[in-house]
Amino acid sequence: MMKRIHVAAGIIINSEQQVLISRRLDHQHQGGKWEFPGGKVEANETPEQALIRELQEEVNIQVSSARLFDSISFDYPDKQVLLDFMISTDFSGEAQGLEGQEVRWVAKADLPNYTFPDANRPIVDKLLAD
Ligand SMILES: Nc1nc2c([nH]c(=O)n2[C@H]2C[C@H](O)[C@@H](COP(=O)(O)OP(=O)(O)OP(=O)(O)O)O2)c(=O)[nH]1
Ligand SMILES: [Mg+2]
Repeated sequence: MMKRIHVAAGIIINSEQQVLISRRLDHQHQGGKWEFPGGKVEANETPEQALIRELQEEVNIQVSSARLFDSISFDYPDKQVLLDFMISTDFSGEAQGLEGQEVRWVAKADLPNYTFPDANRPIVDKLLAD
């Protein structure tokens, strides 16, 4: 049985109501797709702590606080994930792809024009309804 990977992903919303997305590198799982930046929750970390660490490492964003927006458990053919999507408007820093990935601020209404991993479908729908 595969071990389910616990991931914290950030829905970061700026004062113009745009959402930060980044493009997964080709060699990564679900490579080439857009994502809400984030990564694995390590042992002894809360999802919020993991989010703060990952956003600093990946996109140069300092998150001050975040709350849980939704949790999704999803089975890819090759990987099982538990995604905690954390939402925040409380952050500082200029977004930058620190791992060489593309990052973009996009209007909520434009999110359907980007291809996300299949697990994200309900999240994009919920953000649009928000
Ligand atoms: N960060 C993020 N990951 C997502 C989203 N949707 C989704 O299915 N995932 C999946 C893809 C990956 O299997 C996993 C996130 O892992 P990760 O960002 O730590 O990246 P990774 O496993 O490729 O490798 P690494 O960082 O340990 O090198 O969650 C999303 O919106 N954001
Ligand atoms: Mg990551």
